[in-house]
Amino acid sequence: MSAIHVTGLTKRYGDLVAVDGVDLDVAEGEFVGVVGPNGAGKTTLLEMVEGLRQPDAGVVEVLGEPAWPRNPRLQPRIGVQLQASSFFERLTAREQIRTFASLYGVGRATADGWLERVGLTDKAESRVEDLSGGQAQRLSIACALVHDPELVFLDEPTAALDPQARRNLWDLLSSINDRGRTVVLTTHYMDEAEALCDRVAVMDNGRILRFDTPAALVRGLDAPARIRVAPGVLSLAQAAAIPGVTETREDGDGVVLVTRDPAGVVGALAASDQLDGVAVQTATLEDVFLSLTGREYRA
Ligand SMILES: Nc1ncnc2c1ncn2[C@@H]1O[C@H](COP(=O)(O)OP(=O)(O)OP(=O)(O)O)[C@@H](O)[C@H]1O
Repeated sequence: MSAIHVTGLTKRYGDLVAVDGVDLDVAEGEFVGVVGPNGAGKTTLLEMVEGLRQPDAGVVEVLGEPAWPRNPRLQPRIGVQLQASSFFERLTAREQIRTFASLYGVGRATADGWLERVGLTDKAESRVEDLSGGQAQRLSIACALVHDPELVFLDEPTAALDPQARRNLWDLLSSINDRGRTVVLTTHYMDEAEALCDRVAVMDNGRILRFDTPAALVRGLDAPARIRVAPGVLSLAQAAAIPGVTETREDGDGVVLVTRDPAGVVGALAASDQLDGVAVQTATLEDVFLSLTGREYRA
């Protein structure tokens, strides 16, 4: 069974087609990322899949059930990260998560355990409105996960987190996924999508342009590798003479050799004892994003 099965999903706001005939299948246990520039339609797509927004056309099935009209059988089986503004007001962090837990018949000890897992035990007595942006975000993620849902939706879960908290959340999400839970997230960080996701959907103008593994997306780009050699090791003329090198340039950090045969070029450098400070850079998901959408990622 698919965790998510979407066909022809469409949402219009007046003349604007925010989601434009999207088909999407996510298998149970997959970790899927949705990336795309601001306004691409990611949130609108996710909200329809979550059963929070009515589609204008198309079908959404989640865990084998129709998602719209809002389906109460699905509520306990999915977890949705709410915006921090949707917290119950004036509760402490501990009261907040215990309240969420009780809605699903989950006990206090489990709720408190989730505060610990997102590193908020020392903020348990703080009111939610007194939490920092990153702390509130971690609390909202804990609230989405407290009932151990089969399928979790997270909308830019690491946007306000410092690097350490971001890594911790990556570990947490990976561990949930390792236990068979399906995870779907939107992100503006290509390194995050590359590190976490089995498959990544690149979205723009309401459409999914590509949906594949990060490695396949990068392969599909067919971009040459860039090999950087430390300053003073190699002249531009020597670099250009190496078989397989199609382009050369020099800057303060050395000489860059562009090639579609990185193994051959590195071999040639090794043979002439010029491997000093060599770094091979292949294309990344960032390059895929740029090539597909024509835009650099700006969070
Ligand atoms: N309630 C609404 N009414 C009118 N237009 C809307 C509404 N919600 C979203 N839109 C428009 O639909 C388009 C898609 O918005 P959406 O929030 O889904 O994009 P997104 O990919 O999540 O963007 P971001 O990366 O900025 O979060 C945008 O052009 C947005 O302005």
